Amino acid sequence: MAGPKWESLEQCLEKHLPPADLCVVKHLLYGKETRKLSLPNRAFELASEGDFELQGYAFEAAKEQLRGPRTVRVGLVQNKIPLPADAPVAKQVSALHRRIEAIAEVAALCGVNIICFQEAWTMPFAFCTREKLPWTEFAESAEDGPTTRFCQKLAKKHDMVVVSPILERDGEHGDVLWNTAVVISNSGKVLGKTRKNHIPRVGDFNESTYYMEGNLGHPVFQTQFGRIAVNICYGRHHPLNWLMYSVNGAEIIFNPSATIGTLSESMWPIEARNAAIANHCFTCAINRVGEEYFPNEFTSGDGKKAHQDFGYFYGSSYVAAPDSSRTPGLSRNRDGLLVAELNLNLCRQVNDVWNFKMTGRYEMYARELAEAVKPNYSPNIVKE
Ligand SMILES: NC(=O)NCCC(=O)O
Repeated sequence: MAGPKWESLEQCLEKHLPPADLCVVKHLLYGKETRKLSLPNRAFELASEGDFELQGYAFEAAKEQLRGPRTVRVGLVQNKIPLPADAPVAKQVSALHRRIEAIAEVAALCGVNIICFQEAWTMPFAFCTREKLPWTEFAESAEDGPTTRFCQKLAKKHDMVVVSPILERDGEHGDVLWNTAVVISNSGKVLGKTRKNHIPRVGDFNESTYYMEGNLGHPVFQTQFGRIAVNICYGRHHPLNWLMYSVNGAEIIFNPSATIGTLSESMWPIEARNAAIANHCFTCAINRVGEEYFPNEFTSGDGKKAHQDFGYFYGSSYVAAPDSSRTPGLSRNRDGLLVAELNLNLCRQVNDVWNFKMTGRYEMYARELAEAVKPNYSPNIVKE
């Protein structure tokens, strides 16, 4: 596994490959090259002062006669926790608000229309500990908690849709916890929320102590800038989860995540990219950065010695398009903002060429799956 110091696959390729090979390798790994976006100098200055990376790319679509280009700029934010995990809860939340406020300011300068933060962005990823206090104190109301109110201000100030993945406490319904993304319109109104549909039980990622699988299905949010959905972290391993957002009309699916190198880094470049291809949509994969240490040791029933850290969150956030192209990833070890300009017309254009929706045979799968989930189902295995 690459260590934290290893910057990125892109940097490594650029350093070691001769230009002609680099061109072919990049085409194979990233598809058609994405154009570099010209972003304001002031944005780069602020990013450098704030010690975070800023990259910008544009995905093109063919010109159409009847539809104008439907361009939207998305901003993906990846970050470390600025304070140690054992700092007081309120101080941590406030430090994260300040950090994100500064990055959102730069996103606004870059013309971002929709910004998405990483999974459970207001807290350390403490679910590995299986302890309740103080971690459950990071939970907030999705409708009017302090973080939602903070994001509403951001949304209004910058005329930006904000996707804010938090640990939710649903005070109206038994005070239970959920892993939730709140979608705030650029008007500042809460458009709605969506919940993590698949809860991991793998190694230290055992979140089932805290919340159940989401019960809100696969909502798609109609925003002024396009139809968006949020497939939270572990849901990216489930192709049917992506599919259902697409069936409901999503043009952009965000995948706010928290995942570590030893577990998933070889899957990371493939899964969201494949989902963009299979569903004729854009996908935005976002991962947190750095190491997080917890006050008490924990084990996770996987034979590892008791430990206090999770491993290395490797960043590498990227955007993938329906035509199999993708942006380079952000750094593996720095906070960053990735700005991508998408022309949503590309979704239908690729659909018309590859016809995955038309050739999908959903009715056949629906029928067969309806049978397969019955307890007395016999798998259709043909034997001699
Ligand atoms: N946050 C989360 O669901 N992580 C699970 C591990 C992974 O999906 O790579």
